[in-house]
Amino acid sequence: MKKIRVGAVSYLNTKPLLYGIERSHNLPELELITGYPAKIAQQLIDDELDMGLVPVAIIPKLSQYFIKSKFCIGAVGEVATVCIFSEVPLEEVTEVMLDYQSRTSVKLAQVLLKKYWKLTPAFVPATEDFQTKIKGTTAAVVIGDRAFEQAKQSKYVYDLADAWVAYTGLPFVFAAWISNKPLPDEFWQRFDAANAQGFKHLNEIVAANDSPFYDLKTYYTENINYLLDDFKRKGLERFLVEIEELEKSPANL
Ligand SMILES: C=C(O[C@@H]1C=C(C(=O)O)C=C[C@H]1O)C(=O)O
Repeated sequence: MKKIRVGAVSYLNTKPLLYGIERSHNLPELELITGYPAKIAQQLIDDELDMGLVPVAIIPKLSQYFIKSKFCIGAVGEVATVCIFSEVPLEEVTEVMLDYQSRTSVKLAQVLLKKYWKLTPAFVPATEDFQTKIKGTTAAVVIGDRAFEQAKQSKYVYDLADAWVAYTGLPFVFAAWISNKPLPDEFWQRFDAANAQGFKHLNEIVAANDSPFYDLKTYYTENINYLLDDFKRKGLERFLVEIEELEKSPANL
């Protein structure tokens, strides 16, 4: 049987989606590979994966793409784990470090700083350990589980999903199940049925995962919004337009 190589983000926010996929007896051809978002994204671009829960910002880098699942990593308000963290108010920030694990949120931060906050800090690609460098007027975009702890340490926290909703009136999609080749409809159906399983076991998932800095039940039910409905697709289309515009007049990178 030909394997379908599926990549997924290794953060806590994907646990509800992966619960059923990891336990399913109905997806024998699926091979699951996990990693941080930028890594999974590159593997999909390089055709080392057939499908993945990848940052939507890489869509322009794919020669063809298909989004047939109704699940995603989205938000309709505060997401909690995608923020700009700073020691000073945003207006005083001179430099923003961009999380190396991210592809979507680092673009979202650039869109919002320019168009919503109308600020022009310099952007610096970050490498590992960049969180220790959030000091003075140097801020950072931090995503994923590491953002929970950072929120306890930083004086100023700007939630980027919340700002996107304020800017556009639309929800936001960080990552979606995207394939780089057509896959059978009946595979997507079995795949979505497996994705749905975890939502019947949220208490079990919360109990099985350590999260000392944030209540995971709140995270799974109030912050992350997993349904890729038409309204979210609208938010996604708008974001793709925004990043295309950004490419035309690049920020201060
Ligand atoms: C909400 C989040 O969304 C993530 C943000 C991503 C990005 O910025 O590229 C990619 C995948 C998502 O898992 C998060 O991880 O905190």
